[in-house]
Amino acid sequence: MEDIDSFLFKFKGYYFLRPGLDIGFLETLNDFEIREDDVFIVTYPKSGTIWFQQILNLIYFDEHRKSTGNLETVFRVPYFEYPDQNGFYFLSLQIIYVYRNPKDVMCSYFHFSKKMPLPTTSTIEEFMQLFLEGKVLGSLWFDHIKGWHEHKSLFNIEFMMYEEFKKDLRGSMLKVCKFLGKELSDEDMDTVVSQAMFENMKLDPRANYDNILKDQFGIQEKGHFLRKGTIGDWKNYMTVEQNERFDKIFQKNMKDFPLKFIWDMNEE
Ligand SMILES: Nc1ncnc2c1ncn2[C@@H]1O[C@H](COP(=O)(O)OS(=O)(=O)O)[C@@H](OP(=O)(O)O)[C@H]1O
Repeated sequence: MEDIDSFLFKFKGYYFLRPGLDIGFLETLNDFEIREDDVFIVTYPKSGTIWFQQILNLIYFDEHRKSTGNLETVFRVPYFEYPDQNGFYFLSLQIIYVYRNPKDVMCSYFHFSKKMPLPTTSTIEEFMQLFLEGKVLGSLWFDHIKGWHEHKSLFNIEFMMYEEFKKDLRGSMLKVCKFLGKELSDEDMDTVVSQAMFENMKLDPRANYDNILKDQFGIQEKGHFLRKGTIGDWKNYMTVEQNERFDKIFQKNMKDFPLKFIWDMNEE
């Protein structure tokens, strides 16, 4: 296991990615002026961030939907905490919190960490320890989701489940549009749904992050952000014992938490 501190930096109790981090800039965000029509996507890593960047781009920008514009999603929906990636803001008072079952988050994260400047572990067991102790970028998954949920009355926030989008993309898309007060024609909706599908996003250079990996991290291989995009991949990596241990910790931490989770593609 590599040294966590060389990749991550803890600020206000939260682990940020060290490269590109500007603490002075983070301090200024306390005074960041938010407009009424701004929209935030909030995610724990590996829960569908870039999927929702693509979805909002498709809903809001004609030229993205019609493929007449070449701007990559990250420049339209920039990361709030990293100034270098801030093209221009369309950020906000509407907040979409995207959550995903944490076993799939953990497995996705395990693979991703091997490719990125992040603390790397050679086994899922080692990674599970870091993940369950919150010694990863994004800190502790339990704190993240519970923290946002406990404070939901302070915001206009909608909790959306990765797995619901996976099972019923069109129905879920209608819910996003309703929340954002956007109405799309049937034809536009067809395009949005089609372009937000895993297989199509994987091939879309504006949405698949392959260019970002190449330009910012010198990684030539493709497909690291859009790896499998499934529900239940954790079953291919966790042993029965690891799964039971995870379940115990999950139940202890999430007792009385009201949101539902889906762990398997066949689950309703
Ligand atoms: N369109 C679509 N459909 C289904 N799944 C999708 C889609 N787009 C991204 N993904 C999957 O989301 C996982 C990456 O999550 P994030 O974008 O939050 O990663 S990151 O934190 O920004 O690095 C990662 O999950 P895994 O495939 O399990 O690794 C992506 O494949």
